[in-house]
Amino acid sequence: MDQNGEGGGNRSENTISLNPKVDKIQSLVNADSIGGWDKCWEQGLTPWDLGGPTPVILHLLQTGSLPKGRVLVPGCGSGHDVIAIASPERYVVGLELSKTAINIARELSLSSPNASCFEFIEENFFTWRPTELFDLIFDYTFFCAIEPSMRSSWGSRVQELLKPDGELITLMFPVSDHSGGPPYKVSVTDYEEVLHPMGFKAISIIDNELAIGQRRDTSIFQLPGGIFLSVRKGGRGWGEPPCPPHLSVTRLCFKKQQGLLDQC
Ligand SMILES: C[S@@+](CC[C@H](N)C(=O)[O-])C[C@H]1O[C@@H](n2cnc3c(N)ncnc32)[C@H](O)[C@@H]1O
Repeated sequence: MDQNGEGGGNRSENTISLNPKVDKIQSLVNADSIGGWDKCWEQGLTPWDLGGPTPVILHLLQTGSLPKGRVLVPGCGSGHDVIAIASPERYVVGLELSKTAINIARELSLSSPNASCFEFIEENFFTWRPTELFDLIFDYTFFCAIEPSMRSSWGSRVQELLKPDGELITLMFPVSDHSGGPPYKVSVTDYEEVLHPMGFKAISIIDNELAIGQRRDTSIFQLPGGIFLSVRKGGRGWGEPPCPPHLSVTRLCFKKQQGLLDQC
């Protein structure tokens, strides 16, 4: 099955060997992009899981710079970011394909003081139809997890799920030149190709100072309009030294601004 729930395998011929864990993940997910993820969770093959919230999320919360309202975390895994973001000001939906991941997330969140401010939903991001739209989508290692042929569908879903003037924050990973995946390599252009046609405008490119670990080659871009995105080069894959999952993270903000495409 592919990400749309349709038949057909999508194993890449150019999958690089990263480490045995990542090889196994790639083999499971490329054989079955729906059930393969749950098998990864069942077998504890989750090198992306930081065991706590993404540091930049805590920073955005502390500095009051995270949008309020309804928040969607697609491919939320064990839900650390969902729990961290949830508050009376922000209702968070953690969306996950894997039943095992959802069960872990629900278990981990049992003692949360903000239990009424979030929910975990077991659904496919590409087919789920919520009744309410979102003010913010936070994508951390979800875009890189989906097969590149699904990226334009990802852009369409982001566009459909956000309210007018909604915001997408994504940590870009991995920025590298490897082939195959997951994780599939990502670039600013990859995001722009699918988001510009949907009416999104990137305002800035900044370095993610909160990425854990040694700093590596870093490129900083500023796009017309003032949004920042940080690009850290050299990331190869989840858990692969010298690039642990949180080292090559990049933050990218896109604002949904219909009618501004010709100004980009
Ligand atoms: C690389 S993991 C990242 C998990 C989490 N964001 C984190 O950083 O810990 C990607 C997650 O996306 C989920 N996933 C993959 N395809 C999905 C889909 N179509 N809809 C919802 N979740 C999906 C997988 O089950 C997996 O938990």
